[in-house]
Amino acid sequence: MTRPVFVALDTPDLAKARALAERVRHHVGGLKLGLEFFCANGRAGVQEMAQVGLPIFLDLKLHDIPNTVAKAVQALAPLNPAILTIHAAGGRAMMEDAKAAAPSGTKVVAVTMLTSLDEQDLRAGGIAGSAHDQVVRLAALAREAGLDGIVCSGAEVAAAKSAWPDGLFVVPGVRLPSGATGDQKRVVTPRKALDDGASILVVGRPITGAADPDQAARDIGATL
Ligand SMILES: O=c1ccn([C@@H]2O[C@H](COP(=O)(O)O)[C@@H](O)[C@H]2O)c(=O)[nH]1
Repeated sequence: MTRPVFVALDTPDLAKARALAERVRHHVGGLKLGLEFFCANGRAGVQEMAQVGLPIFLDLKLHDIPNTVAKAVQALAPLNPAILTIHAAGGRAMMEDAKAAAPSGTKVVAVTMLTSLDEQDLRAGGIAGSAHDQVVRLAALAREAGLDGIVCSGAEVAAAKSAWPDGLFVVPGVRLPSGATGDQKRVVTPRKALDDGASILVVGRPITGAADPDQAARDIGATL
C-alpha cells in the first residue's frame, strides 16, 4: 500500500510549506493544501508545491450554488489535483456539477461533518440526530451524486464504508494517544482509522508543529 498519510501544510508561508514538504516527503503519501495556503499563494503556490513530486490534495471545501462551484472547479482544473474537496451540505446538484467539471484524474470527495464539530454543535445548527447518522446520510448523498468518496472522522468511517465499500474515505482529526487535540472534537488514532476503513489519513499539526517533523511523520508511520 502507498503511504496513507497526507500531511496538511497549513501555513500561508510558501517557503515554509516547501521546506516542510521536503523534510517529510519520504514518510508521507501526499501533500494537503488548504484554505490558509491557497488564499495566500493561489494556483501558482500549488504549482510550486507540486514540484516536490507527491500527489496534491487540494482541500478547499467548496460550498456555493452549483454554477459557482462548477466554475471554480473548472478554474482549478489546470492544477490537476489528485483529490479535491467540496461540502456535501451544498446538495446533490452542486456535487454532481462539481464532479462533472473536475478533470478525470481528480478524486472529488465531500466533507460530511467537520471533525471539529460534535453533536452539541449539530443541535446548535438545528440537526437533532447523531454524528453517525449525519455522516451516513451525507455519504449516501455524495455517492448518489457520483462523487469518489467523503471526508469524515474515524468514528464514522466503518459505518460509511460498510454502505460504500469502494468509496474513498479521507479521515482528518487523527492523533496519537498522547497528542494534543486542539480544535478537533471527533478524534481517533491513525491505527484505528485505518483498521476501520480509512483510505487516507490527514495529519497536520502533529507533524508540522513537532520539533522534528520528519521524526513525527516516521513515528506516526510506525504505528500503521
Ligand atoms: O472535517 C475536516 C476536514 C478537513 N480537515 C483538515 O484537516 C487538517 C487537520 O489538521 P490537524 O492539524 O491534524 O488538526 C486541517 O488542514 C483541516 O483543515 C479537518 O481537520 N477536518
